[in-house]
Amino acid sequence: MAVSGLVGEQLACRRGFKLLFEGLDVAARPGRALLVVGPNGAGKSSLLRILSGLLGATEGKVRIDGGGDTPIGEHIHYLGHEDAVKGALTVNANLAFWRTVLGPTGLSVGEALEEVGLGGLGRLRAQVLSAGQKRRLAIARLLVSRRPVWVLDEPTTALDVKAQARFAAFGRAHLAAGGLLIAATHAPLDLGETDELRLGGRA
Ligand SMILES: Nc1ncnc2c1ncn2[C@@H]1O[C@H](COP(=O)(O)OP(=O)(O)OP(=O)(O)O)[C@@H](O)[C@H]1O
Repeated sequence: MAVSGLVGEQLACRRGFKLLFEGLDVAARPGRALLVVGPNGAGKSSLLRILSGLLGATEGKVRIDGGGDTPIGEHIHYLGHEDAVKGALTVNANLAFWRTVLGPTGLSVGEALEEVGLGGLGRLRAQVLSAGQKRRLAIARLLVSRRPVWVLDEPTTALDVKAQARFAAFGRAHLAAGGLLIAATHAPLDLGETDELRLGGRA
């Protein structure tokens, strides 16, 4: 069964005493990225966490169209600000862990590391990676397991120009294969034709 939409209806989010947004309708569809933009603190990360089922909405509902009985979270790759890299493990072991947990339906660990430009670094302990290399390792997670919905929070943070281009190529391939992609970003992502959802007015 193919996922045909990730939809949020009349979403509201209150954090602390602050109402970040209310009455927000969101719809991501296959083949076209949805970019969530807006100034710092507008609620972009909060929205992505709500859409991924990691944070409850104050009001409103999130649903996946065409997802059958599979829980929403199992359709989604969520890439947050933190890279979720375990420093004490090797680069290989980090990715092998995610491949096992998420379901080994994509590339092998070695193939994914080559794809993100970390080939040859698999036996290093992850704590010695640079910020951009850790981000590349986090992105490799998207490749070792196929999931139809990518929810990405500032995915190109710390990436150099070449790694940004690689990421854009992964994103476009995912969209071309009928995947969904929602990303919060302050930078252009080169994902082709996109839709934009603006929170909090202009920066
Ligand atoms: N656990 C929390 N408790 C209270 N307030 C919070 C909590 N988490 C986030 N906030 C507040 O919610 C607001 C929105 O935060 P969020 O991280 O969603 O913004 P953002 O648009 O992603 O910002 P940025 O562009 O800086 O990443 C901020 O004012 C933040 O301080």
